[in-house]
Amino acid sequence: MTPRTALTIAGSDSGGGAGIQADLRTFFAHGVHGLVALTAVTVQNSLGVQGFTEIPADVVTAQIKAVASDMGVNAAKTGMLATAEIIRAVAKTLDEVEVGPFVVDPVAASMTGDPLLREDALEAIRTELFPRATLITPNLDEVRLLTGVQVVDAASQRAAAEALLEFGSRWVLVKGGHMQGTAECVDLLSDGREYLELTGPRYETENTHGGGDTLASAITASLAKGASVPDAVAAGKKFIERCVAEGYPLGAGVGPVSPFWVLDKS
Ligand SMILES: Nc1ncnc2c1ncn2[C@@H]1O[C@H](COP(=O)(O)OP(=O)(O)OP(=O)(O)O)[C@@H](O)[C@H]1O
Ligand SMILES: Cc1ncc(CO)c(N)n1
Repeated sequence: MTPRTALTIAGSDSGGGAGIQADLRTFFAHGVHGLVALTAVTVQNSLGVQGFTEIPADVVTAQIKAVASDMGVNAAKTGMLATAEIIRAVAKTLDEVEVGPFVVDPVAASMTGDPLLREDALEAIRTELFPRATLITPNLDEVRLLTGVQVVDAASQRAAAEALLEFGSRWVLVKGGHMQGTAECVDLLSDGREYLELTGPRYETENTHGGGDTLASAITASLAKGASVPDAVAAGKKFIERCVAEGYPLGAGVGPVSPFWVLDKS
């Protein structure tokens, strides 16, 4: 039987743990056929991002149109978008093709702090993509860059969600992975009416490379299969928890989270 499809509009990680590689292995783990519009090629390993080259914006557009017109897209997500020009091209293209629920992970930097977005581009994500998004999934650093809100506790996490919803997405997930000194990892999901706290254990591990991408693509895969946003996010949180717990060392720096545990079932 033909599986559901999910499109990732994102960059390549030569180290294989984040970017489109994380998205494709997560889609596979969910039994969803992954489609790709590549935005950039990064030179990257466990120690950081040494550099990147972006794909011309018209080639990004052409990739989206090629798969959407022929294969159909049941849900889509964005990761690294690299430049304001690519962001504007993606926004325009999404007005012309049908991609189903649309998840925007506003990737600004790698976890090692290396930029993955040219300087003027965050503003374009906020104005061009957030109003078109079903769900946005910023981490706490991205929340600060986007809103100025410094999340340190539950009250400021809620204030950040409210500020982010002003930019026009249907739902926001404020991820709490970077919250300091908490025994649990709490992600807050809201559409402005409901505020749902997703709470799980915080694992002691160095190997969290690709965690944000893996969570956003797990959510996108569930949306592609027809789940509601709260159900897709709850399932995504369970999925990423297990992937963080089973993250493995690879290279001298930060190793990747792992979706390989799904193979234990077979
Ligand atoms: N140590 C941990 N233990 C359990 N869950 C975690 C841990 N770190 C992050 N998570 C979870 O992983 C998901 C990604 O969260 P995080 O806030 O780290 O995103 P991110 O910064 O975008 O990820 P990345 O590490 O790829 O930059 C969230 O659901 C978060 O709660
Ligand atoms: C290509 C790429 N996309 C996203 C991230 C963020 O995890 C990364 N490190 N690399």
